[in-house]
Amino acid sequence: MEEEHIEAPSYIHIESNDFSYRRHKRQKEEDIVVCECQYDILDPESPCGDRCLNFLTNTECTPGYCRCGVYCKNQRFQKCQYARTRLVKTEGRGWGLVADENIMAGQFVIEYCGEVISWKEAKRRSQAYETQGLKDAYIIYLNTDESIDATRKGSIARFINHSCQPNCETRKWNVLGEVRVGIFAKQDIPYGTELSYDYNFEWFGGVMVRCLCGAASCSGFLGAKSRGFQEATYLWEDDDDRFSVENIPLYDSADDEPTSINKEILLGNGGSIAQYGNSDTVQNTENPGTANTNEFAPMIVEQFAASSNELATMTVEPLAASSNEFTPMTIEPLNAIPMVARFAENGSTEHNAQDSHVTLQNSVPEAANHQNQTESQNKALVPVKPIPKRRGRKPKRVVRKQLDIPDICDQLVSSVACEEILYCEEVKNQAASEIDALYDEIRPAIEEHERDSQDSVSTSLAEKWIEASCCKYKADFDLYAAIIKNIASTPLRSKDDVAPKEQNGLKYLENGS
Ligand SMILES: C[S@@+](CC[C@H](N)C(=O)[O-])C[C@H]1O[C@@H](n2cnc3c(N)ncnc32)[C@H](O)[C@@H]1O
Repeated sequence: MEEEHIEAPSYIHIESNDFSYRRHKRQKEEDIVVCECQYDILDPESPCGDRCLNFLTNTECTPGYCRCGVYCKNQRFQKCQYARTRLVKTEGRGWGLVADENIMAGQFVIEYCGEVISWKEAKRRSQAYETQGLKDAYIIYLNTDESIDATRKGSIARFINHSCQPNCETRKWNVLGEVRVGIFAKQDIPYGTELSYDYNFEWFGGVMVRCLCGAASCSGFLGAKSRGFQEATYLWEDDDDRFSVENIPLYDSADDEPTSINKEILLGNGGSIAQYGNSDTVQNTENPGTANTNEFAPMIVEQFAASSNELATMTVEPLAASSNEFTPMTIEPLNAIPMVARFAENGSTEHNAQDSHVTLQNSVPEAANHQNQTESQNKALVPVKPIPKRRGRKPKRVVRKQLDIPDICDQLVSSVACEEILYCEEVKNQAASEIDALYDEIRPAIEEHERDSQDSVSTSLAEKWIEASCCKYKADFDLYAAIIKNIASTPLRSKDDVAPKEQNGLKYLENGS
């Protein structure tokens, strides 16, 4: 980091937020909370230190109401009690702010001031700035509805750079009825150290910037966890290049030209984008030569008696979702009739770990051995775009494979068996829609919670989310259990009854040993 006397960037310096988009709130008298503190000359902690009830709830005391009067220490935003900092030119990351004194852990460093604008306006401005060629982004998140834009007007906090392993953090404080964002030291920061915080969710769909923080845990991009970033980057639709990350302009903050995306960085350490071969067979480049079995292998369900005398009988418990209609049953061994269940490709919304088909696949004995069984089986799969592994984020929406339920039912003789599977599929779809709807409702709260490490997800929402997740897991499980049970325990159509279907000239269903 070099300290140069280069012309400072131009912006309008302000020491408190600018409200042009809406009026500044006026604190009502009934909303003023008065703490219990009383100034005691012998106790330096007495005037509104860390035992002050207002301080403990991230609320500043209101002048004229606090009994400690001028001694009140809980008016740091109002009195601009900042740490000493100075501006420097960094290598590759533009301007940055360094500590111009030793800063203690927990200390208020500076307020992030700018124009208070709506979230929608933030998104609009962010895109406009990109169009204008502004590559440095200064918009940060204030709450679920509003943001602070320090692009044109701001405090010196606008120069604090991002780090994936930062020495500062943002915290929200209630000051005279308004929420304000402060930068606080997470640890002791020695004189001369560059200040940084994690931009976390601060990305509104504008320019993507490669992170140069140098931390071992670097997530590769600025704002990689943001709502805007995830919406813009993680939509994967087959055959639609608009949604391909390759087409998103990417800036290195060191240079001005957008470059094509660096796939290695996108994937983080150890990850790599799978290569498409001529046959569209997906290869796992971490272990060249092996198929990426978790994501692309067919699910193979064998009759239980196919290769083992030990599995002579098996009791399947009734499915709770449909327990009134389907009674428990004992499965008798049948002749071996290997069956490859075909996956159809379908876009679906995915939250957290809902890959129960993968779990199931891994739990089916012999399944792994069959995954590369024949080329024709591999080719029976519709090729899908690989989902790159990226650290520290969960994909919102990905293209994934689904079982082709009507196809499975086609193979079953018993109409009761089909009904059970179709019923379970319907329950599963309902559970999926419910969790999708709920996710949109809960997402702002989750983001606020994750961003500020504050407890802003309401208990009732969290409970609803947990309940919906459990329903979804259960519905997934019930569907797969119903498929296994019915394939294993009810007769399948004979080879002669089923005209072999072909796809790409290849059979995907083979009956008979
Ligand atoms: C809030 S500004 C920080 C001050 C900025 N460096 C400047 O010169 O005005 C955020 C911008 O700084 C750059 N930046 C901040 N942290 C960075 C990092 N870790 N790696 C690369 N660029 C960074 C990016 O261009 C980002 O959009």
